[in-house]
Amino acid sequence: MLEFRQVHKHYATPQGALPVLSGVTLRLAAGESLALMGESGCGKSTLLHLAAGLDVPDRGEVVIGAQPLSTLNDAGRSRLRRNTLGLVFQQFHLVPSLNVADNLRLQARLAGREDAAWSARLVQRLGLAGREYHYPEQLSGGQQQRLAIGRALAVRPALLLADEPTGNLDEASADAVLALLLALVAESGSSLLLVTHSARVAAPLDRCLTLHRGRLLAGRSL
Ligand SMILES: Nc1ncnc2c1ncn2[C@@H]1O[C@H](COP(=O)(O)OP(=O)(O)OP(=O)(O)O)[C@@H](O)[C@H]1O
Repeated sequence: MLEFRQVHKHYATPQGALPVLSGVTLRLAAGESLALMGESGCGKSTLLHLAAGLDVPDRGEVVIGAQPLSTLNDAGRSRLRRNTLGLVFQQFHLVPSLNVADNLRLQARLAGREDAAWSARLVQRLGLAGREYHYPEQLSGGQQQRLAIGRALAVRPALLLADEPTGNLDEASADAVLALLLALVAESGSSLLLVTHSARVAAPLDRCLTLHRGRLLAGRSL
């Protein structure tokens, strides 16, 4: 579902080139879940942005499904993101002027892929039934993140990319939100790439890799 082939990425800084990814190779199968760990600043978000086609590698190839991203222009990458990917971040990125129901529909509408039955099921599963006409500011942090997860899964994306999705929540809310995320990912048949600092968050996923000095190592520890 997702493949990185010898991906290299650096940033230009006033102090010179900062290498971040130095030949990253990765395969994520359909329906598989993978945790990506590593110390702060090692390049986890950079890798996730490349997977989402929000940035492009210096060298190497990122492939989603059977589509090498280098063959797409900006518009093509946006289309692929809308139709194939769900994105969840630590900041919920909900639209404050839209109510729960409209936030939930947003991505599916943009993709032209609304599924009323799945949306209704999502509202129930997210524990937001009866809250459809509330606005994000009227929800707790955990409820807002559940809504952000629901919005990302409304199109049943082939691949969900999550960057510290429980990083802003207390431990009890984080556990509940993670359990819900994993259950919904399984229900929608999506693959999952999840960035986390927390071994506790990584534990229930199928596999874990650690990014260290620009390369991926198997397992949770260095
Ligand atoms: N646009 C940029 N320009 C220059 N340097 C950048 C840029 N974006 C990120 N970096 C640097 O690249 C390195 C990797 O950043 P990245 O955000 O991918 O790390 P991370 O592992 O996600 O960190 P954290 O766990 O703290 O969120 C860091 O040293 C960061 O300072």
